[in-house]
Amino acid sequence: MFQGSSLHSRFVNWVPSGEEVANPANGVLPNFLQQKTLNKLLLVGCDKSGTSTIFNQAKMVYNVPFSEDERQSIKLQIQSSLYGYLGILLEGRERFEEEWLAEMRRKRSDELGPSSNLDIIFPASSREYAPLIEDIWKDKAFQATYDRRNELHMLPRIANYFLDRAVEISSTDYDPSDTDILYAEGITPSNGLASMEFSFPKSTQDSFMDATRFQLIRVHASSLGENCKWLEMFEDTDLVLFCVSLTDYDQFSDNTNGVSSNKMLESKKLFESIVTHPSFHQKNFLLILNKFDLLEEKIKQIPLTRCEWFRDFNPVISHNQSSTSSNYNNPSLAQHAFNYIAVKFKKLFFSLTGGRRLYVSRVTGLEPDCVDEALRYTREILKWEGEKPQLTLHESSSCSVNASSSS
Ligand SMILES: Nc1nc2c(ncn2[C@@H]2O[C@H](COP(=O)(O)OP(=O)(O)OP(=O)(O)O)[C@@H](O)[C@H]2O)c(=O)[nH]1
Ligand SMILES: [Mg+2]
Repeated sequence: MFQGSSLHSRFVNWVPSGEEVANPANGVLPNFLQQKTLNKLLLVGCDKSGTSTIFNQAKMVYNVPFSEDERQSIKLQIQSSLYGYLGILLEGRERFEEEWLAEMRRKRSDELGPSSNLDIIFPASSREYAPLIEDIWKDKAFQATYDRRNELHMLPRIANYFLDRAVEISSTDYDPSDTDILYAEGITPSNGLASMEFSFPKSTQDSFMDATRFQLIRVHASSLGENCKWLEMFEDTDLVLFCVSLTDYDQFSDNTNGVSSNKMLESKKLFESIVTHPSFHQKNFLLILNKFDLLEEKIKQIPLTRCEWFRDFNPVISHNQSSTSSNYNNPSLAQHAFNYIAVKFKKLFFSLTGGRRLYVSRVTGLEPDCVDEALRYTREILKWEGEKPQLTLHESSSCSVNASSSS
């Protein structure tokens, strides 16, 4: 497709040759600026990999405002997640203290209905639930459950952040802050597709490429259909940003057949489907290994070898190293794990594509600088790929991991 021909031609005229030298005096743009249209970045990953967080973070970093509709749907999503967390707590309380619920049912039979089923408690997120939630919240037994919430494994980690402000968030006047938006789970319009345009703010080192517009399209893996057949709609993508949550190695999800499978292996499978998809043949990929902050915590508790793909992870860690500090010469366990996972994907990509290079970026989606760096890296990649013949001159980046550096 565009590879080799059209993509190349987009960047090949960086240094104008004689016939295309512009004359700024008569208002004609140099060819290499005129030619440059929109760089299309496709952001995709398995559920909960963080695509939504990265997408929204990018909006904030590049000052792309949220529309009123977006804000409204984010608000409703946050509220319905909150009710979900409360439902888990109510069920937990039921487990912890059977009688409490019976009493609560008697007292509030009209609101609570016959079970703690959420849809019955909170039939629509548009109603004013703050008073009810305040009541639930004040209850001693509920508070006792809340104190034991770490025992409720269904409750996602992020729930605390929202539950602490349950009454405020359930109010109709609630207006989500930027942090709320980043922390929220599952802010996805029903079709799973979101798109934004941005350009990088000018900085002194930046070249002409700054004039370039980028389009970031986030698509949900689930909306790509069986065998990712709808990927062909994104056939004009310039670079695929494939997002993986680094904490998925010990997570399991039930697929459509009710079979439980490791989420890292699910990500690997999706990656393979996209890389080998006929419309994506020859596309460039940037692997975003997200949630590095959480990996740093998790890997101290749960070995990476929990995932069968990572069975041979066996890093040499120096003994006199504190678990928190690390530097370039003395990488932490999490950094070892990141490198190892990056190389696993690089080798996979290499073998699937007949020897092509996978770019990799280490990201914590909650940190604006991280997302900015990853997206600036996409600009570099497009430039290198466009200038392919001279590639080796430019090829260096703190983000990149060499496939030969470890195994
Ligand atoms: N600590 C931490 N949490 C993250 C990071 N990235 C995402 N999250 C959280 O992980 C959860 C899932 O992220 P989402 O962005 O919703 O992931 P997604 O499922 O790919 O996106 P949607 O399905 O569109 O919502 C949210 O609660 C985020 O706040 C990260 O780098 N660090
Ligand atoms: Mg989500």
